[in-house]
Amino acid sequence: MSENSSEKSKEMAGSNGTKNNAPSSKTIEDLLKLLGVSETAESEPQAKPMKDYKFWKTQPVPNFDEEITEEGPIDALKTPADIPENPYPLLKDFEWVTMDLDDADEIKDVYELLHENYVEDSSEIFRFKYTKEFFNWGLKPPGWKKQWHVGVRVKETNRLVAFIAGIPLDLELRGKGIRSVEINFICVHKKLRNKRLAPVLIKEITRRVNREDIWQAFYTAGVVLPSPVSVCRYTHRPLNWEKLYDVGFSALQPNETIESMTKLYEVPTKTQTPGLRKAEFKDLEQIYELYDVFHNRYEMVQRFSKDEIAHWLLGAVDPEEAKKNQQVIHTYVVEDSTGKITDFFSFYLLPFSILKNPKHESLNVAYLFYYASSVGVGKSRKDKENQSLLKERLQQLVNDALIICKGLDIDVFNALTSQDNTLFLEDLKFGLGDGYLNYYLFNWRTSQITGGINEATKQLDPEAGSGVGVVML
Ligand SMILES: CCCCCCCCCCCCCC(=O)SCCNC(=O)CCNC(=O)[C@H](O)C(C)(C)COP(=O)(O)OP(=O)(O)OC[C@H]1O[C@@H](n2cnc3c(N)ncnc32)[C@H](O)[C@@H]1OP(=O)(O)O
Repeated sequence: MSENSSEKSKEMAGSNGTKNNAPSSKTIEDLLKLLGVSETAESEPQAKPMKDYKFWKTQPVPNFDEEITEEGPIDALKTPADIPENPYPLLKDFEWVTMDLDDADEIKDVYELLHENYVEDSSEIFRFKYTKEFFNWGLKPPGWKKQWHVGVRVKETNRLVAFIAGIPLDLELRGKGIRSVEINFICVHKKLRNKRLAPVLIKEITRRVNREDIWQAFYTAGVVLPSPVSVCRYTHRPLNWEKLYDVGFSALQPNETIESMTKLYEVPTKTQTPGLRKAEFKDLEQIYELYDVFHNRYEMVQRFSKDEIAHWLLGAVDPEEAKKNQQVIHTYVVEDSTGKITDFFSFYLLPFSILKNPKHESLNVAYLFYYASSVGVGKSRKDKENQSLLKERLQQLVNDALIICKGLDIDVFNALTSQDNTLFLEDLKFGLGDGYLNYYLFNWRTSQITGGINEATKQLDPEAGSGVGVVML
């Protein structure tokens, strides 16, 4: 992976920042750190002065140094009638299109654009390997709107050269519900970069969302924009260390061998939590309730309807369709002897294509998604006694997730420092990656939310934990 994946907008699988051939500057930095002589914290993408954000300084987002005295919208109140009916003008060779993700050819166009042009490491070796099922799941949740899947095509050739997507989101911020959209997958073809097309895409999707009487949005990015409401860090748990080494994702330190590293990351073959099994539709009601009460512990959460829980955790509202999407989203529940669901966890799979490697064509990657445990219900993150019980429980559950993933031939399991993840990351041998994820709100002012890392050192901060309960793809 790249030496410094913080240059990318969103980290793919992240990396420990080192290659497996000659020692890179990062390896040397790691060594210095091991020797305790490095004075620098991990590099984090830096902000520009506000005046240099030519586009963002015109948008309803807070300044970096703004003192937040009152939470709420930034823009003056408007109604859909105030918003233009027609799309923003584009250069004459291009046209706006609404992508029809029910149409296999259109999904293929989005797939190809993102595969060739979405987040990529600087060595151009890894690419996200999207599938029809991934888009079905990630871009068509209940209430999805076709007009929020926005494309730009070249008029003459019909080639898709840019894309941005919005999906509905009921955000809750410190107990206050905010009807929003989640914006993701902005992508401009490599040949059209730095031509200010991204701001036009953002303005067009804003227009389309505003026409539906929605005025707030939630989004994440690796780049620093005005102004993050929280910052989390990526972490990685190798499951197939040798393969990660072969493809240049992990490096071998001088005192290690392939055997010692493989052994270090070994996991048991059988899950260890009694009553653990794959989630089924009959569990829907209980998962829905458990999710809802557990998530009261975070400052920023996504509130789900029952259909949304079915979609996001079981794969789809319709059980037949869900079966197909269950290649992507995997959810497990713990059922006690009385039939009560006491816990659940989920992860989704998004593999990479590996280019230019004689041994491997793809890397199988899992991402931790939502979880909940009755251990943390009705308790605050400040309750130390309960946190230590939750720590024990989550360690066991996520360890089982690792075991299941190993059985699914997953090579690396990724998690952010959001949710209560700082309670188990270190003990379960997740390594800190070199990528950060910034969380943003559009047209909403609010004070900062902890992201599970110490602001100065960027190391895990289990004491403060994270108030971010939302997980984005
Ligand atoms: C109420 C409803 C509201 C809905 C909208 C809510 C807001 C949603 C916001 C979108 C959330 C998306 C969440 C995700 O999907 S994050 C994933 C981002 N995608 C990728 O990394 C894919 C690979 N990269 C690309 O395709 C391009 O580099 C992109 C498209 C990212 C920029 O294209 P390009 O490189 O050709 O640049 P430009 O000349 O056109 O434009 C330059 C301007 O764009 C600002 N920029 C750069 N990167 C991002 C970024 N990731 N979010 C927001 N703004 C970004 C940049 O600061 C500059 O503005 P300013 O510095 O002058 O001010």
